Amino acid sequence: MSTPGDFKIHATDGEARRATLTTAHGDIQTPIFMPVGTQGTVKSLTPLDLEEMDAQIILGNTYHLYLRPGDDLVARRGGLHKFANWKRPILTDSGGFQVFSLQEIRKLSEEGVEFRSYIDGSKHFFSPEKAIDIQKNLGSDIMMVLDECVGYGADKDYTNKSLEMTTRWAKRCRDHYPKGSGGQIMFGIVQGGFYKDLREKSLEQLREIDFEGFAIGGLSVGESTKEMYDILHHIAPKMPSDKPRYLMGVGTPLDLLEGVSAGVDMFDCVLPSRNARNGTLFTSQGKINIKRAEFAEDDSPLDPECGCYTCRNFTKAYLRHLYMAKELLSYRLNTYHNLYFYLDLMKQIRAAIENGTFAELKAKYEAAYAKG
Ligand SMILES: CNc1nc2cc(C(N)=O)ccc2[nH]1
Ligand SMILES: [Zn+2]
Repeated sequence: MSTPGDFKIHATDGEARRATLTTAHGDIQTPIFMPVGTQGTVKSLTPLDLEEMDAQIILGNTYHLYLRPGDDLVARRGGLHKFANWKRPILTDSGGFQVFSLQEIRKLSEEGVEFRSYIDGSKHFFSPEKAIDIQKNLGSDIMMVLDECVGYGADKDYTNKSLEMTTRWAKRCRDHYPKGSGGQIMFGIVQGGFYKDLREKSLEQLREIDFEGFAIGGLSVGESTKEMYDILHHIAPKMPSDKPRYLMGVGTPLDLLEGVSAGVDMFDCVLPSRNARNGTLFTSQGKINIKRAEFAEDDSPLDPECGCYTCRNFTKAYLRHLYMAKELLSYRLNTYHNLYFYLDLMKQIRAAIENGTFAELKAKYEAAYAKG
């Protein structure tokens, strides 16, 4: 009988791991990409669409759902799974990143962070305990601790003081919801900015706390790809090998491959869904922008190697027309394809790790995406 938080590794290929993570709403095959459902929906797609493309888990944003419709309202509706009719696993972030990245005015203290609602300007306060209570109300399968994601360029002294507070907050989160007190599991978040010694310090402090998994935070905050990969390869292999490693807010198809090569198991990013809405589409041959005039009378599918509904039923010419006409169906068909592409890439990655061909798969996509 498996328990939420069980993490079984089936195969490795270098640092890459092929594993299964158990949650209260089912098992997750890793490496995995999590479509972002900010307000309890992956924009323009239905749960059926997501099930069809084998999305195993989606991400919900605590900050947004707390402000609207309210975590207490969602709890009264039976929790986010019932409210959104999503029967598979959900990971919720703590809201910290949104508060630190979306809010100009906020007050940070040892107790927590005060901020104003972007909806009506009302004042709110997240303590570590409050952030966990909200996620308990939402009923997510994987909860994230409240942390401070320091901005790109933060000096070493500030970054050090911040990671120490993030560790104290992490301990408060775990004490507020002890391991095994319910079906929800909790991940700690490694911070430390772009200082390798501080990254190790953050990890060593968090390792003392009994989390079911560990995330790498504080990346994809404006740094160069080289800077991100440098930190990634430094810290990921040092994270507990018997627990899932989650890289937050990352990334492009090449970032996912690089992350897996560093030993990362889980990813989330708004890129595929957000880019879909501005016409940037990911294909096996690289990125294309559907609004380009060259596609106006192109009767070929978006990606001949893609098996998704969009590629099987529509031409580039029609997808360009929908985009130029600002038709709602453009969002839906483009998002369907981009997320299908990301999820299929992760399926290929899982198979490649199983048969020891991950390096070849990574090289194939690096060649296709070389032009950026
Ligand atoms: C899009 N970039 C991104 N960086 C992130 C960092 C965090 C974090 N908690 O440090 C969370 C979400 C993030 N998304
Ligand atoms: Zn497709």
